[in-house]
Amino acid sequence: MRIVEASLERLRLEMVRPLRTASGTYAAREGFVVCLVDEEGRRGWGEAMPLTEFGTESPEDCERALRAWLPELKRSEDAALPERHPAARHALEQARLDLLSQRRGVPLCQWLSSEAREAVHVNALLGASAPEAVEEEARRAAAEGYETFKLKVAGRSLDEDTARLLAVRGAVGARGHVRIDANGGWTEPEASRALDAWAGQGLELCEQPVEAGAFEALGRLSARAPCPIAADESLALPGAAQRLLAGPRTVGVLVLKPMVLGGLLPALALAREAARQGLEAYVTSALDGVIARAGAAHLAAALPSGRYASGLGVGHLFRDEPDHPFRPVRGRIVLPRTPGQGVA
Ligand SMILES: O=C(O)CCC(=O)C1=CC=C[C@@H](O)[C@@H]1C(=O)O
Ligand SMILES: [Mg+2]
Repeated sequence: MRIVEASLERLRLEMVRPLRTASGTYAAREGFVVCLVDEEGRRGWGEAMPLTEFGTESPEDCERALRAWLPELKRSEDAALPERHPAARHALEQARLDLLSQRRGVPLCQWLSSEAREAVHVNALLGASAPEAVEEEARRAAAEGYETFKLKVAGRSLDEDTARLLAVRGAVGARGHVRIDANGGWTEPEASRALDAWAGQGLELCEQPVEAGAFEALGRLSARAPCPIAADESLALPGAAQRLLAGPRTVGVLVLKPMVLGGLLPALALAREAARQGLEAYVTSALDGVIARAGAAHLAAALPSGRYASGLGVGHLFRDEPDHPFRPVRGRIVLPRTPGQGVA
């Protein structure tokens, strides 16, 4: 099947308020939307939302790669995709998978796996700083039906984070699944102190307690932590998947950001290898737009395990978030059953 049109548009997402994390503060997001039209008039949509702090290419390099590759796809739909530009590769692959699943007449998640689940659980992202504010965020999310809550930690004193964590636990009760994300902001001693101090808090898991390349420290923390350790930023490093999957057990969970991993298929392949090695995996957004989150939701439904909620509850962070079928309802995204991704 031929691609008869290949278009590229800028996408800028203004955030309602800057999102502060231990690895930086996000005030806006800059990316691109790709649309591929085939000779039977189907439209395949893809999004590139670079996350340079996590190791993707810059928006400028992403745009250059997309403008170079779109004509290639018009020459051949099966053209090889850029290997050194993960965000650009994500957009081109996503648009192509949208077309392929439409032609097959199945939702993208079913195209990815015949055992795909119909819905995915989503965690609420708690970004506020003050304990009272994060308690209110958690209370509101619990009232909306969320069962999993993700709290950004590190980058502030242990006492401040402890007050925030206790406020969240107080708001969601003992049954709430509370996960923390340090974004690599602790040293190994700081991570040990925090995880020891919070041993009684029933943490679901801890994302990236120490810097991305500190694989040995991750392994030592995993051996003594009161909860599973999840690798997020580490996965962007060359050879990281091999190191985390083939080497001595370092973490128990992989955080899959399709935007950082270069697409839905590389992320799915990593999840399947992780499952073979006894590791869990879940999908999170790269603080991206609706199209990227749609693809990520289909991927989450197709993962071998749905044990952990996906980090796809970020729409409220953006000023002009449109209404769309991938907005979580009562903490879940029910995948559209239409062929393809289901984004218009
Ligand atoms: O996981 C979520 O709930 C939302 C996504 C999210 O937290 C992140 C997206 C992109 C960069 C980071 O700040 C952060 C993460 O580290 O997981
Ligand atoms: Mg993370």
